[in-house]
Amino acid sequence: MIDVALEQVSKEFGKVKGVQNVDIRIKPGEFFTFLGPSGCGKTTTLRMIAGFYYPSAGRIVFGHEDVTVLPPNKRNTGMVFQNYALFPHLTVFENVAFGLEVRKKPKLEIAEKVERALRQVHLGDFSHRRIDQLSGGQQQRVALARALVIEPKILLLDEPLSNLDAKLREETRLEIKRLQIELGITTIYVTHDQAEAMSMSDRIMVMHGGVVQQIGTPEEVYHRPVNRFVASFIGESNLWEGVIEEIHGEEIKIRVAPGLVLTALARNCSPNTTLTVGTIMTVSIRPESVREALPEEQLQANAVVGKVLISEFTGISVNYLLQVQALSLKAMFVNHKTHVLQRGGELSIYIPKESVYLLG
Ligand SMILES: Nc1ncnc2c1ncn2[C@@H]1O[C@H](COP(=O)(O)OP(=O)(O)OP(=O)(O)O)[C@@H](O)[C@H]1O
Repeated sequence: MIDVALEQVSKEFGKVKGVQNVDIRIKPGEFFTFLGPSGCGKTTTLRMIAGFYYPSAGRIVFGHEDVTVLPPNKRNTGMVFQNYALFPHLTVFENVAFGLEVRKKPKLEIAEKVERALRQVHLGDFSHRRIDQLSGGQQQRVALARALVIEPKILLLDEPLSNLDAKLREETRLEIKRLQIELGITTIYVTHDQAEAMSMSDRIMVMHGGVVQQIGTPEEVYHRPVNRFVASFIGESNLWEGVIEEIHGEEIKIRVAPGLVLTALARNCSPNTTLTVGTIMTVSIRPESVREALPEEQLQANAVVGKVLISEFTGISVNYLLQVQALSLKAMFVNHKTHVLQRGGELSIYIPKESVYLLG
């Protein structure tokens, strides 16, 4: 197991700043994900780790070895691409064996290693099939076997699931995670899909416009986003503007509409934020933290009446888009027992003050 460090790494393409000052230390055996929308610089960062691009500035270090300008074939990384990049007319065996043949390994060793890699991805019986006779999910597993067969120190995956349908994507992400834990291999994963990132990663680096926004565990980036971008990109969030009206010790009163003042707790705010009366903040409320108010809760802080604009029953939950005064509020109720309200219905809700998060 090996660690990977990026020290103040930047990449410019002419005038375009692809990636700026990425500074991370990925731990040995860690599953680390680069997450962000299209164009945020995640693929560029991965390509610099693989050696397909060299940084314009900064250093890349694997263990104790500076690999910043080492060619890809000298880095001992295995890579899986979005489009798999397999040879369609060759068999599964030939595709997986390719990297070992290039390295001029003996035939017997190649056969053994290919068989093992195919067993690892549960394709032991498919070695003689041609790639164009496989399903998308099976092709994806061949690509994974081909990356693993060279016994890389680091596994790099660039949107490996984006060509699969939703159900297969979910199954395959569990498969990749299982294999990664089994092999204990340091893994760097690129995706724009926050659910994928949340479910698979030990830590996530959220990127936007070539700049790292936050690095943290799934829980940290979800519950303690550092800014509005992270709060809106990870999971769903209601984001309201508000102005701080009062501060009483730990309790903050923030006005979000002419007739609505919410209570929040000072500890639930983004880092390096100064809370002062008169400051405009963004208030973030997760839909699942909204509660139906019991009769005795209807007069307490953060209790409001919402009018149903849209209701949606998903089986697991009932989701409402509510109108609260002039604001709209997404609310999600899991294990909902009572009947689902339709458009125009009124619902007493309350937002626990612990669930009101302030972004500076
Ligand atoms: N070879 C290149 N030449 C010029 N500009 C590039 C090149 N590769 C990437 N860029 C630019 O660098 C920025 C980051 O691109 P990158 O491909 O890393 O983003 P990404 O987050 O991986 O996006 P996607 O999910 O669409 O692949 C973008 O503005 C992109 O246009």
